Amino acid sequence: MVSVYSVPGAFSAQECAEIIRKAEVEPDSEALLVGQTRDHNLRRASVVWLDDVPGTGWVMDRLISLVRRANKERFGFDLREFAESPQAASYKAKDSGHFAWHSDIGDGPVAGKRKLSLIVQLSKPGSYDGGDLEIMPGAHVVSASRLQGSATVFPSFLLHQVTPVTRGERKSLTVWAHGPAFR
Ligand SMILES: O=C(O)CCC(=O)C(=O)O
Ligand SMILES: [Fe+2]
Repeated sequence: MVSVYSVPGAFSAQECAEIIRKAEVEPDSEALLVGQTRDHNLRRASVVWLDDVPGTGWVMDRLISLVRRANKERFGFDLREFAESPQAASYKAKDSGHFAWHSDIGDGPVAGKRKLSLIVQLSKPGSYDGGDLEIMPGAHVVSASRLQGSATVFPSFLLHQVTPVTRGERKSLTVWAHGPAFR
């Protein structure tokens, strides 16, 4: 599907393990939704903001080059900045971790400028069941690759979800690129 761009092996297994290890040292917070409300029916996950984690500058550099490449090859959006910290999220089977259908474009001054969303699979596919990232570019659903280190890029207005994790734990890394609102 043209509106979902994927990069297999955007991060190596070792790099995913290092991101997980570094993010685990930071205290995590309960994930808030766009608009900073809590609704467990919509989302259950814990998150760490990568900007708070020392020694992860190389991760941001990689994310920026991945977004640039996706935008050049596929989207051609007017992107101006990365106005938010990347977010490492963890969805656990014991908490019924999930994120129901949503768009990433929010009402706030920052979330309202999101144009591209990029999500990296940090966990090995065999370490959890469920937890599929699904995107709806049209009248059908596209499942993102579950392979560790793969990156999936799509316009932030597209509906997407993470199905409930039923075994183990799924970790992901999300970043958004911002620019003038679509019109
Ligand atoms: O963890 C994921 O795969 C999706 C995260 C997401 O959709 C978000 O943070 O807006
Ligand atoms: Fe999202």
